[in-house]
Amino acid sequence: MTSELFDAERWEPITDELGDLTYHRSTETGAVRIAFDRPEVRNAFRPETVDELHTALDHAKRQTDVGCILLTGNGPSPKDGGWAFCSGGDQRIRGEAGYEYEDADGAAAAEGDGAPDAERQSAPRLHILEVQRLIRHVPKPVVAVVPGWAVGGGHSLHVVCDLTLASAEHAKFLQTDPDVASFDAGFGSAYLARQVGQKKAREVFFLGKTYDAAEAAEMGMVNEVVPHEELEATAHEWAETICSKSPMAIRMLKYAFNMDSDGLVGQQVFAGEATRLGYMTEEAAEGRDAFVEGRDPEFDEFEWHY
Ligand SMILES: CC(C)(COP(=O)(O)OP(=O)(O)OC[C@H]1O[C@@H](n2cnc3c(N)ncnc32)[C@H](O)[C@@H]1OP(=O)(O)O)[C@@H](O)C(=O)NCCC(=O)NCCSC(=O)CCC(=O)c1ccccc1C(=O)O
Repeated sequence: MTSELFDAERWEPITDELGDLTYHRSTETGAVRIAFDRPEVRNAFRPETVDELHTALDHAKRQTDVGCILLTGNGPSPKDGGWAFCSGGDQRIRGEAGYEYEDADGAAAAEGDGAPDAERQSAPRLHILEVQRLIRHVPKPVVAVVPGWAVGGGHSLHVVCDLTLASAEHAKFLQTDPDVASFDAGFGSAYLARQVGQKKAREVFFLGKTYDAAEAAEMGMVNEVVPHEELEATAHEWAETICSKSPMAIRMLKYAFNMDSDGLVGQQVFAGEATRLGYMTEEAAEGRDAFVEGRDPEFDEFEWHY
């Protein structure tokens, strides 16, 4: 079973080769569903999980007929029935310099396994931040669909997603970073402050209170709260709505929203898309063709728009 909330009629697997995630594509709209699949540890991530998440997100990014990514956690836990989006880094395999691959099934870590970067990948990792940046830069909305706990690095992941939809009964939001001597000093804290304000963001980290879905929505870090049973159906509806809109407009808007807090990198990402749109004009084709044909460009017919 993928998850009690999962409707197998609406999704088909993209791959069965992931161990820590499930990855599906909607049969009805241009959406993918990526789900943490370690419910017995509240969907904590280990380096292998983060590698798979990066791979799935990058795959979803490159599907030009996919317009929305749903990120969620499978559940409930077979051990105690608890629900989770993600409880952050797996503390059991945290080493001195980062999270460590497990020898038993850490295939990428094994020497002589043919993986070109086996040595690099065996190093302790802190690469969830690379995933955060990918969520930020993927040119389509990523929706955090929160069926239970969003904690520590899992809380930061929901913060960095474009939208958050939460289960009324089971979603809970908690920052434990300072309890385990960790600190997401990037999006998890500073970007959270842009969402909920400075005082509230500091409260989240300094007091470590647990917020239910209604409180999180009131604070401004959750968009909507729905009954648990309706969570994934609502997420699918959101994806359908997003996918019905102009891909170009959604892409430019996401990057416009990001630019405000992403500095020159945000400007660069937005500008790259502006360049792409520019390349699609006859004016740009004239510049290219003139060079290729070894003549001066003829821009007279193009207007100085205002
Ligand atoms: C999530 C809880 C609040 C849930 O509480 P509860 O419902 O009572 O369930 P439990 O009985 O506690 O848990 C059930 C079961 O799951 C195990 N478990 C839960 N969370 C984790 C975890 N994170 N790692 C390992 N195992 C976990 C728990 O031990 C139980 O197992 P049993 O065998 O059944 O006993 C509560 O569980 C909780 O508080 N969990 C810990 C949350 C936490 O502290 N997470 C880590 C925060 S730090 C972090 O995520 C850093 C990672 C990061 O993003 C980062 C930041 C900055 C730079 C780099 C990075 C990076 O790349 O990593």
